[in-house]
Amino acid sequence: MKHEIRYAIHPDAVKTFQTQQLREAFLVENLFPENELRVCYTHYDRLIIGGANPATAPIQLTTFNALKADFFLQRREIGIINVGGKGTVTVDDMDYPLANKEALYIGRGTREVTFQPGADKPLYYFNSAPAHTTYPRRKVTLEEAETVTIGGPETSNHRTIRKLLVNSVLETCQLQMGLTELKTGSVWNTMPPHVHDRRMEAYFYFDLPPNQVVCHFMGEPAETRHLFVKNHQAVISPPWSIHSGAGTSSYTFIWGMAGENLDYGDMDAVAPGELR
Ligand SMILES: O=C(O)C(=O)C[C@H](O)C(=O)CO
Ligand SMILES: [Zn+2]
Repeated sequence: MKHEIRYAIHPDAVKTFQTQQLREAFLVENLFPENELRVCYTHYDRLIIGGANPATAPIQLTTFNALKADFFLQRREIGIINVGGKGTVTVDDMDYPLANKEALYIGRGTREVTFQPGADKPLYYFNSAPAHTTYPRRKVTLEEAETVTIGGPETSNHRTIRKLLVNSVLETCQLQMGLTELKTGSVWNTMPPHVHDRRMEAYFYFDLPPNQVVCHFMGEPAETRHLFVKNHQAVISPPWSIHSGAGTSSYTFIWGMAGENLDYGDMDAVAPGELR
């Protein structure tokens, strides 16, 4: 397994960043090398962003030195979403089949988690956050998600938000995860944008055709920056930052949050005219 650490950065420092510094601080690449666990440990609410691509052999969710834990989930919860073909995650000898875009929540204290390979080439994306207690493990399908469709074709932001691991669906300590699908012809996610100083967020872009990109906007609303993001890359969004994107095609992305509360709707909206 390979892990990297990303430290939290003050918004004033980000104002001085050049492109490469911005990418090194906030863009997460190479989440799916074959047969290897990849983990990015952020100091924003200590959210972990990770990926597993068990192309030919199972991959175990192993602990790493920075956690100083006997096993990965000793003090953590995790949400896993399959962004590839049909797969299976084995948890303490129980198999959980996961189809594309299905999610699995696993609570604190679970010792063994294994990402299984499959003929349909599953790809497992995950977020993990520190947890104060153990909530029951649960698989969540797209039908079980809380689903809303917002925006419209006239503003190029018509999209369906599927809230998979949120507290209207199941109990979690601080993790919230879901995915948002852009309707054909719409390119803007999270526009109008928002901030939520109580929680950080991570966006993971997928179903983006080869050679297409999403321009992800970040920064304080009056001091924005952008990152060009490819398929299967993630962006760390600090609590003070907007997180919004416009694609050169339609795409899907997973959002995951951790922080002060579990109130998905308490974001502070920013009108497009306030952005700079
Ligand atoms: O398209 C959107 O709007 C989103 O998906 C918003 C995210 O869910 C989010 O930022 C939640 O805070
Ligand atoms: Zn948000």
